[in-house]
Amino acid sequence: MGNTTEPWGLLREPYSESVKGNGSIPWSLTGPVVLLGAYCLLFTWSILFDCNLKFPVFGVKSPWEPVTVSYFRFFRSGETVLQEGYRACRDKVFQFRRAGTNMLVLPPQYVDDIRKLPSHVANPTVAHVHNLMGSSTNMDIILHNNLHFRTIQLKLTPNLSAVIQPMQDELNFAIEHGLTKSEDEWVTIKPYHTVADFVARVSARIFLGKSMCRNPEWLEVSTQFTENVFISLVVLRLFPMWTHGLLNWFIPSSYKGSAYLRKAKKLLVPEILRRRERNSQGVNKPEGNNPDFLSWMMEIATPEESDPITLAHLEVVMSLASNTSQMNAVQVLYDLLAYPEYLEPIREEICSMVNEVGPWMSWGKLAFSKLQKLDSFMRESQRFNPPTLLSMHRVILEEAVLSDGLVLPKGAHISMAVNAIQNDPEVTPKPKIFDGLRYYKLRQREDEANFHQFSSTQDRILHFGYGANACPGRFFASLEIKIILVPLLMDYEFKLKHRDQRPKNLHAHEFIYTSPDAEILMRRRPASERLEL
Ligand code: HEM
Repeated sequence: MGNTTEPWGLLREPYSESVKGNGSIPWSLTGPVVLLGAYCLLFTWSILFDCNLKFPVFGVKSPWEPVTVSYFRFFRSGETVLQEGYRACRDKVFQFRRAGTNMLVLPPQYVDDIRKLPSHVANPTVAHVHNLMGSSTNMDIILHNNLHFRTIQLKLTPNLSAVIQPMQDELNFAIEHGLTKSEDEWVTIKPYHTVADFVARVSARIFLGKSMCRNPEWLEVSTQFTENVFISLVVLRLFPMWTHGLLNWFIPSSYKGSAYLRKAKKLLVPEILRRRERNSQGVNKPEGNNPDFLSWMMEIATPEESDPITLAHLEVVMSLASNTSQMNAVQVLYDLLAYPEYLEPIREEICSMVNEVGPWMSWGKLAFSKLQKLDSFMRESQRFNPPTLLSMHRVILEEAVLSDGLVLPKGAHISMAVNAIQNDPEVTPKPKIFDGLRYYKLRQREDEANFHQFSSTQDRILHFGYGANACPGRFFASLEIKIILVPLLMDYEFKLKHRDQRPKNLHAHEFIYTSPDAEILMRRRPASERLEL
């Protein structure tokens, strides 16, 4: 296979030689020559001003190739581009082309430097909005409002114990109504959709409370908005930013996404006003005795943040954020099918937790944190199938000088190749081997029992970022994935539809998705083997 990602920044000299000629140009060729000249000017502009020539470029075959070709190459072979860049540069910065930016990929020795840079210098939110093509996908609201982030940190995470039982309750409802009851007949399911439905329902129970969480319109909004945003951003990233305003008119997912957002506002604004009215009458006790994310947001919002339309919009942002949990849960399920030898140890661990703590519905946070084998398997599964190959995204708002003198220019979009870093043998020994208990074993070492967890961030394991800006929802995500997986693994058997073939992932840009159409088989386990509720 040819090297698609030759680092032309390293080989600049040949391209800097000027081509000389002294013949006159016939008139008939004027048109093409002018066009060629315009083309050259356009891409000379892109080379000289768009790229920082200090750093080698990967994923570009020639400096004269149209930017959309480079965008398309990263869309098709992002993993190869990043692997080749990481291998060739190791402890140096490299870059690749992506719509609207030439992304600088920093090596991991700068993790701490980046962690320490304040947001007015290296901004994660501007980078997320850029990644999500926020001005075209309605995700730019997070530029002006971080109420959802604060609510996760100040309310959701400290109250995880309080959300366990409602989540379990909602999952029981979803399983009861959505999965087969047959112990004999194998039934085909599409895990992407089944798990998406479970995550939507369980999340909605916590994000909106019992009164709204089974509303079919909301459940549709919460899954479909996310899906359409991802379709839009995958498409838009193939084209230069200046075309996006126009393209938005022609991409169905763009106006579908906006329509779902309008629907969400129509559903939630009356609910917010109803709650506000209730509070003004002095009724502060949460309905159903369980507080939910919406009431927490309303409680801590500043007057400027309290606009019901904004609160509704942030609820939609939350359902998009929790979509990553769905991807992770499906990947774990597929990995358990690909490596079935881990299923029994994990089931035994769950049974011993029932013996120790009691039936499933009485479990608290501690019981979930003691599922170390399941947790380890989830982390290993994430190592093989991360939702994204890049993390630690920042947009540099003011020129920054790192500890060794490296200058990050104003306007640069930086990130780290999370997967290449974690799978470096210096970070993960024998990285090609799937060892579901890898992190479980590490936790048995002295003083390391609390490290190496699915939700732990480490300076070389960056799936959730690192430092103050790391994903605030990771503790909730870890809990939610376990709450969904434990009953599934205990109450059902699964098998691959096509023998020995783990459903293939889909790759687009730096993202890895599970295929929506992949199918597996399931049937219910006998009552004696099921989870004691
Ligand atoms: C396995 C699932 C998840 C993964 C892998 C993940 C990963 C990430 C990553 C890499 C970031 C960027 C961190 C940085 O800037 O360095 C992030 C940010 C964030 N995540 Fe997660 N996440 C997950 C689940 C969740 C869930 C369930 C929630 C909500 C409860 C959530 C809410 C957020 C929010 C609010 C941000 C910040 C975005 C902003 O700037 O507004 N995440 N996540």
